[in-house]
Amino acid sequence: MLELRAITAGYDRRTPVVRDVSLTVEPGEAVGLLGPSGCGKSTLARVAALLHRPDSGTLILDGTPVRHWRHRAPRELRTACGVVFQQPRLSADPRLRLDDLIAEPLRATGRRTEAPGRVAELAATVGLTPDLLSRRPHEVSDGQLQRACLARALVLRPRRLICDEMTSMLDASTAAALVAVVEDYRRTTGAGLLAVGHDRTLLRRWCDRTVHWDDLARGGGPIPRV
Ligand SMILES: Nc1ncnc2c1ncn2[C@@H]1O[C@H](COP(=O)(O)OP(=O)(O)OP(=O)(O)O)[C@@H](O)[C@H]1O
Repeated sequence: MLELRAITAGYDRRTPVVRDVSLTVEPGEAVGLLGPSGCGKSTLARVAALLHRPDSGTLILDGTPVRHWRHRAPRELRTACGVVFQQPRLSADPRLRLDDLIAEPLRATGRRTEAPGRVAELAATVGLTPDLLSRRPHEVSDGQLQRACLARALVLRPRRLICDEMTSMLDASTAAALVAVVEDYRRTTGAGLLAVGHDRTLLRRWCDRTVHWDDLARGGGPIPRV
């Protein structure tokens, strides 16, 4: 379970962009987070993904309060969460071939021997043909690169997924294909999902419940089921 309790976070302590926000994702649950541009959704998602230390508040993962973020976070907490961002080009090392990009978390955790099998399996799952796997990011489309980034997020079989506007740069059919991959993964593993976005229709169709930033930012009260 992912619990964000009274999180205040931002880039300048005097003017936080996230103020006293609480949100819970139960095991196996898919929660959609909607809100206007710039309100702080990505910042909150980054706190949940252990990528951004909050100024105050508590993040509790499977009952354990988190004390360290980024490279100081314990490996078992970092690897339990797969993250996909909006812009694949900002989150992909331009020097890596797609097969190495997908395998990156395996190499980083000393499991490189699993890479060939896992990469082949996930490439098929996300719809990347073998010829694409030897290309570098500048040699593929945004949609193909986002498919590789989703495969990378799944490669360690995380218990939680955070998809921050994963589909907003993609055409409708690629978006639908990637959402289907996430849903298949959740069905087979019981992983929880926090999906951040602007597209109310997509999030309502995709998620068990959708919460609006304005309701979270009011602070404290129960999160309405929509
Ligand atoms: N690294 C940063 N340094 C300083 N300010 C930042 C940084 N990243 C984001 N911000 C600011 O924090 C605020 C919240 O940004 P955030 O990306 O969390 O919003 P968002 O709700 O995800 O927006 P969008 O829907 O447009 O992606 C914005 O005003 C943004 O300009």
